[in-house]
Amino acid sequence: MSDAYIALADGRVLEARARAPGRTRGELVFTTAYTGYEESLTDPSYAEQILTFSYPLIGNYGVRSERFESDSVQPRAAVARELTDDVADWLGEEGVPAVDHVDTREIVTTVREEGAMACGIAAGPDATPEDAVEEMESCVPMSDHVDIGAQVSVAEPTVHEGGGDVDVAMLDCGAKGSIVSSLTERGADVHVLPYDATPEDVASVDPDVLFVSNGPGDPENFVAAQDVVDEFAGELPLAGICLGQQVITSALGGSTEKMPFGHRGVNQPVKDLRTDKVVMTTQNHGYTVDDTGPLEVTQVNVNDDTVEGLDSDELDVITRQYHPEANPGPHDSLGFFDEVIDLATSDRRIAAD
Ligand SMILES: NC(=O)CC[C@H](N)C(=O)O
Repeated sequence: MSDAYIALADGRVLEARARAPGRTRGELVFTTAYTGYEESLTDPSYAEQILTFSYPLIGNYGVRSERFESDSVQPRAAVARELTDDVADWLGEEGVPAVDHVDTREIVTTVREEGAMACGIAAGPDATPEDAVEEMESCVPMSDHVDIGAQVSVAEPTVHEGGGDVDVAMLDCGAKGSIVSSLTERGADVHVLPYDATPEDVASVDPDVLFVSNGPGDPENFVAAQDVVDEFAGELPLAGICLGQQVITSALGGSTEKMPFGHRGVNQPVKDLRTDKVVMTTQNHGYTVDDTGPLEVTQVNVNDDTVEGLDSDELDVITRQYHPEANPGPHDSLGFFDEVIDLATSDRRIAAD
């Protein structure tokens, strides 16, 4: 007999096995990543989502906090074909519902065909299908989480020292830890500022570059970050990853749109239009840039031609939609962080004019 239920917005209720008990709701998405479950489960960009792993066995190399991208589990629930005890125990300790013994192929094909959708989960000895449906019905669209930044950002500014060669002001919209460490490893001091920092907060750290981090939800809800970008555009070099690319583009006059089911995985092919070279990238996004404003498209997704990289020589901007920090994932694009450091220190830097 089942002790867990997954209710989908299209009316279906799937039976499952409870691995960590609880009731919850969120936007149902899937990742095709076959490694990196610790990194994915601690990636703040998954806030308010229910994460389905299409790879059938999750947890086969244990759980180690060194691999965490933040201090807590970020999706509202985890769904897999089979979760090991290590992962199930961890999620249980964190109070995050987890279910397995599900046909995840059905979930993936449903989300691919019908799009990311509202989902409710009820797991544990007393769980009923009606509980799951009730959860699903109280799920709000992602774009209605207008203050999602507050759930994932630092409350106070913090500094991560990397040698002081460069000062990076990072708007923390839900930053992964390895984005910060990729910069400190290259000699930067990273001043992590709350997602709603003011232009004065940014100016007070006297940065060489303004960096907008990854983060959950709809980039149009990160109004304060867009205002800061608008304020410093043309005065400071700008860099961003994922939500950072989206926020910077919107602030400069472009726009974003929601994709049907997004890109989540560790083998998304990206082509650099300047070199014709294709690299494998890690991705986790449900929105994409549709109007690039003043920015030039330098990289595109080989599968669907969506924008993966934007630059502007004139405004000193460099952004990526994918995750060059590669935690998890292939290291093909780590050079992005060298480019950010170069941008911050180069002679053509606008602030040095
Ligand atoms: N990883 C991210 O920064 C995700 C960005 C944004 N929340 C999206 O889903 O598109």
